[in-house]
Amino acid sequence: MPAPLVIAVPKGRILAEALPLLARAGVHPEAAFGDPDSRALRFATDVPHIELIRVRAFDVATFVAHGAAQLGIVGSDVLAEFDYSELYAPVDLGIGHCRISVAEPVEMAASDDPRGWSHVRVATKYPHITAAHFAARGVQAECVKLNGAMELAPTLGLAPRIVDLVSSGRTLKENGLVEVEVIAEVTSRLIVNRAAMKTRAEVVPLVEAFRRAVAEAAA
Ligand SMILES: Nc1ncnc2c1ncn2[C@@H]1O[C@H](COP(=O)(O)OP(=O)(O)OP(=O)(O)O)[C@@H](O)[C@H]1O
Ligand SMILES: O=P(O)(O)OC[C@H]1O[C@H](OP(=O)(O)OP(=O)(O)O)[C@H](O)[C@@H]1O
Repeated sequence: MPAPLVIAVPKGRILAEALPLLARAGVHPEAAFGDPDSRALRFATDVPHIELIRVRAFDVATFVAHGAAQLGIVGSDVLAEFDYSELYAPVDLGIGHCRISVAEPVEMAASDDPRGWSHVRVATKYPHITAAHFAARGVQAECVKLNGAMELAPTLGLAPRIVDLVSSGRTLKENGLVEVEVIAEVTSRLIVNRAAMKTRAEVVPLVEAFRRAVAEAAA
């Protein structure tokens, strides 16, 4: 019996949008997958050789890059932050739309000119994206790494600016912040372990099934 093909899916907000795409691609997880009381992390599907694992968004890339899972669904923000060479991202799934941006307090923005920055101190979950963005503009960035609630940093004096994901802009607004620069647009991608793509014959048909599912969803 060959080892199952493992697809890593994030347990956060992308999951709700990813499930219909998985279904269109012909993969339906067992009932426990949708049960909030279940503590299981690994789930069978109605396709005999395909299993799903439910992990944190940032860990999807790690599982797939190391070949512990062969495929995964992850935001392009996470891909850009890690830049794993072992990952191939063949399909833009068209879900999880947001952007990664620089934000600062409204009062600060009123008299601030981003073109004049030479050094910035930034609270973020994305230190590599932040450093690369500012380095490309010749600005030195000092990052304070947080795992969430970046919006608290400016008012509490941790860092005057943040780099975080923005969608509706509601989180920034409710915390007295305003977006001053967009670094990149973000969507979720299907990712594949490069070695698995070559050695597991089931991978390419599954990638094609996802490609069709995205086209159908967009039609
Ligand atoms: N407001 C948003 N709108 C749309 N997509 C988002 C938004 N926030 C995050 N995302 C996308 O969803 C992914 C997972 O974000 P989510 O907030 O579910 O994870 P998290 O709670 O930060 O992660 P963790 O599981 O580590 O706590 C992000 O990497 C991004 O691609
Ligand atoms: O512009 P908005 O529509 O308000 O969305 C932006 C918020 O969404 C994400 O957080 P999430 O809700 O996933 O919480 P977390 O980062 O604390 O997990 C992101 O980190 C922002 O805080």
